[in-house]
Amino acid sequence: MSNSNVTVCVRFRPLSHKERKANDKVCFKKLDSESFVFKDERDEDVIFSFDKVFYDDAEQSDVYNFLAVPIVADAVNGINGTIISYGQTGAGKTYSMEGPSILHCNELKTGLVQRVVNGLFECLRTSEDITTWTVKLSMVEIYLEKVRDLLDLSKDNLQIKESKSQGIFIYGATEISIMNSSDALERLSIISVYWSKLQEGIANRAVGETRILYLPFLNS
Ligand SMILES: Nc1ncnc2c1ncn2[C@@H]1O[C@H](COP(=O)(O)OP(=O)(O)OP(=O)(O)O)[C@@H](O)[C@H]1O
Repeated sequence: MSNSNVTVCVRFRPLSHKERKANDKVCFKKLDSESFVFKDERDEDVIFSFDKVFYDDAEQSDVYNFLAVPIVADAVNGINGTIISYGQTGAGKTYSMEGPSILHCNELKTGLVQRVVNGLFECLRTSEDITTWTVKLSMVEIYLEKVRDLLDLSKDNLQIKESKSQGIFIYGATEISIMNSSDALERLSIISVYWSKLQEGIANRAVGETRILYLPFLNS
């Protein structure tokens, strides 16, 4: 992996049933775990290289382990992190982030969002250095050029601001706060509150093409 603060990966999804039926072909050839060959419009081979290429047999856990585990570990140590999924419609962004369904999903197919939430609380639980912490969740969506609060639909035009202490932030976005707890059972119920809020926010997404931001903040 490069020494850059930014890690860029590509993920190919398997052909869909419809694509297979239409006898669609893939236009790339695997080289290795970091590069593939793509045939351009003149039928010439072009090599593309990334920090990692996930081919269509990659598991959700492979993506989480490579991409997200370092970000979760950094977050617990006070370093900001972001995961962005980008691609044309139908490319597999939602699948990578949420799995086939955020509500009902087997462990193998669980997406990045659920894995990051679990990983974050697990890191906090096992950390020897962190005694007090607060995790805050906000969920917003940019839809028709407006920032909508997915945890309070009455806030449908939030403003993006910048301050010296916080940097860039979304003014007035709802924050669900979860404080540290040493009690294991209490912690489990805290995580389930967090989880139900995440599901509520996802259910509030506008229909159609959307861009969503999950904003878990961590103060420790
Ligand atoms: N890695 C994968 N393995 C199996 N199926 C996948 C994979 N990635 C995507 N799919 C399937 O491909 C289809 C399109 O994926 P998805 O809905 O995630 O695309 P998207 O990029 O979020 O599209 P949009 O921008 O239109 O919301 C879905 O049926 C999804 O289940």
